[in-house]
Amino acid sequence: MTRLLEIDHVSVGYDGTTVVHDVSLALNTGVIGCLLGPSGCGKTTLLRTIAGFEPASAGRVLLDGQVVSQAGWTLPPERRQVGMVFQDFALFPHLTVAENIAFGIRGQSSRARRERVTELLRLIGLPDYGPAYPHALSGGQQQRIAVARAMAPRPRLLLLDEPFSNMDVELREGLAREVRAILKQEDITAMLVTHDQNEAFAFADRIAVINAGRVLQWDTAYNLYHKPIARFVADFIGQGRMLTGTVRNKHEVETELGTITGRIPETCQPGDPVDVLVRPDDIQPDDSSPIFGEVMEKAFRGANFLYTLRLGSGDTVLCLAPSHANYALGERIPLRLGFNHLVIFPRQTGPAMVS
Ligand SMILES: Nc1ncnc2c1ncn2[C@@H]1O[C@H](COP(=O)(O)OP(=O)(O)OP(=O)(O)O)[C@@H](O)[C@H]1O
Repeated sequence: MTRLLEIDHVSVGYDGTTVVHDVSLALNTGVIGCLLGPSGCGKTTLLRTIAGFEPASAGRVLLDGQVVSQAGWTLPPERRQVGMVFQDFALFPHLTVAENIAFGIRGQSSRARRERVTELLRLIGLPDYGPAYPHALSGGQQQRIAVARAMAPRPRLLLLDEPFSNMDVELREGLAREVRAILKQEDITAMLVTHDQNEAFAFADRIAVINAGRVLQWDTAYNLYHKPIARFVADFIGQGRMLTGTVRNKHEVETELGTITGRIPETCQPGDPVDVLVRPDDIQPDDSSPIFGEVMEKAFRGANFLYTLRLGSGDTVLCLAPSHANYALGERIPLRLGFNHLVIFPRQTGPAMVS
């Protein structure tokens, strides 16, 4: 695998205000990346910088080892061989589906265009829709056509800016998975922008969690969930609560749910107060346990229950229990802590809550 995109200490600003700070990350050929973060964190600005629509105020963007942006110089978007897919599809309503897809390859022979359109229609699962007009298609079908149109010229990189956010929530994840499969079949390298972590998890191989213009972690979905390296990442990804703990030694933290074993950061000393990240799937009801939590809230989700439980100290934890484990509000549940990874952060004053 070769390195296709390299973002090297890039900063970007508007009118002298920096909104993307010193970002470095790289994408190998065929890998799908994602810029994930809350509204206003700078993800669209970074994507537009990769596309060549915004200039970098510091650092460099490289495509295939070639500098395409650096302070004071920007290769125009049309010379980057980069495709874009937007939130609003931007299909031409007066052109048929086939004509829309062929739009980006106008310079090719009519036979080559026809073959590429046929190939892409098959790839997106709409082989018979060439003569149809966009208005006759569903939102999901239109978005797949927008992806096919962007893929037609075989861009070296495909950039997707919130492409699923106009869809119903229940369709989004499925469409993200479908489009991912389409890109993987053609070995396309892509970068998605989204604020929706389910979409990011369904779509991307690697995800950059961004806050206030800085990339806090560039990692797999699994590691972001199980091994967040920053408190913001722990808060933003998945659900959970921070449990009060005290470092006992290099391997153990004492909490009211018992002693937890794992790797303690070098910076933590015995006796230090810490917050321990506890995910809902780390806590299981266990009749043999002497530790109890009181049910404060419960949400039935079909396959399971999500309980919010108050411990003796007043700290709360979430507990994902099987769907037959039906406890009443106010009931005291015996609990067991079953950890895979110990994630701790130096104690922070104020509410220790994760989404
Ligand atoms: N053209 C512009 N001129 C001035 N400021 C801008 C411009 N575009 C974006 N900004 C500001 O830059 C910051 C980052 O915006 P950006 O659109 O990159 O964030 P985002 O993470 O994509 O947010 P959203 O998910 O809401 O689109 C915000 O404070 C925004 O107000």
